[in-house]
Amino acid sequence: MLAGFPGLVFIPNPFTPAAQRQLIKDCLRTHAVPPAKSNLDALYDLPAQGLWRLHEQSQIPRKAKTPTVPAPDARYSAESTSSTDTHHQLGPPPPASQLAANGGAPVGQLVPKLRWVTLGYQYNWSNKEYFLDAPQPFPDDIARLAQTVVAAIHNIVNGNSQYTQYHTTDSADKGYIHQYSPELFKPEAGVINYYQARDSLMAHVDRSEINMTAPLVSLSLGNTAIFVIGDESRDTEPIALYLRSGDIVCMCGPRRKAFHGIPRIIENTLPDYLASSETVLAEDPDWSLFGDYMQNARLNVNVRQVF
Ligand SMILES: O=C(O)CCC(=O)C(=O)O
Ligand SMILES: [Fe+2]
Repeated sequence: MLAGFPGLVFIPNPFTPAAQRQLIKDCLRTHAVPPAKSNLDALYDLPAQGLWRLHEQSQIPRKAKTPTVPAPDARYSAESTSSTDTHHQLGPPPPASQLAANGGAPVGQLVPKLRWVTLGYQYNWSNKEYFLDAPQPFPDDIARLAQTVVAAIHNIVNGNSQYTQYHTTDSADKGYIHQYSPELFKPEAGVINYYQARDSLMAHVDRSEINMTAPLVSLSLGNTAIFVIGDESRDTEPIALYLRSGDIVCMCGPRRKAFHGIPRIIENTLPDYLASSETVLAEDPDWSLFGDYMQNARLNVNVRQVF
């Protein structure tokens, strides 16, 4: 737990490179699939198999060293240009109008536009409420991971030293012991955030969950992010942390209601073991397209209990 920030637990990357690659594959190929909602739903009619599988299929000619010809079904017409999500700040503006004028978007151009996918209880970004009636199943792998993390941090203590400068307005939080019983933790809603280098996420508090005492577990993959987190008040000066690939942050107790955000994803910070290099491909022949995508990307898996 970070001294002076009761409830902020930082776990430096505990994963092997192969485990990180598997998580990234799952986030792109398995979890970003309807009926899970994504930011692209407002603009495009996405295929049942998900964008990534279509991207893989549309790349087969390229691998055979013939000119790139997008598969006939690899094009999408823009349905609407409206989006209610003001939370995420995309680097370049969405090119929906150009793509529509072209008669559709080649799938390879859409993949970097994927910004979020929701898991379990689906989230309505316009009114910041969950759709409580029709949850999707929560993926087992991510659920198990979050549960393991919550079990591992049970009883963790915030050191109460006279030298620590506390970022809390409540003296009761000093020496905070995190005690959310792991058996009570239920991963019910998740967001996978897909960032491109230089993207940001505005400062916010995740307060849509009915249960605000369960810890929130957040996993970083790919390029490094700058993460800032303060207190319940916007006036408290935040601290900034680098979140590198594999790092886990838990926001527990008083920190669950803290303002936090991502001012920047730092370009060219992808670890070598996630690049599309000969060394990695020798170990993981399936990695080529994932490595190309990750060159400029960061994924964040954000797991919450709703009730
Ligand atoms: O990308 C991150 O590390 C944070 C994401 C986040 O705060 C959120 O999805 O609510
Ligand atoms: Fe958040």
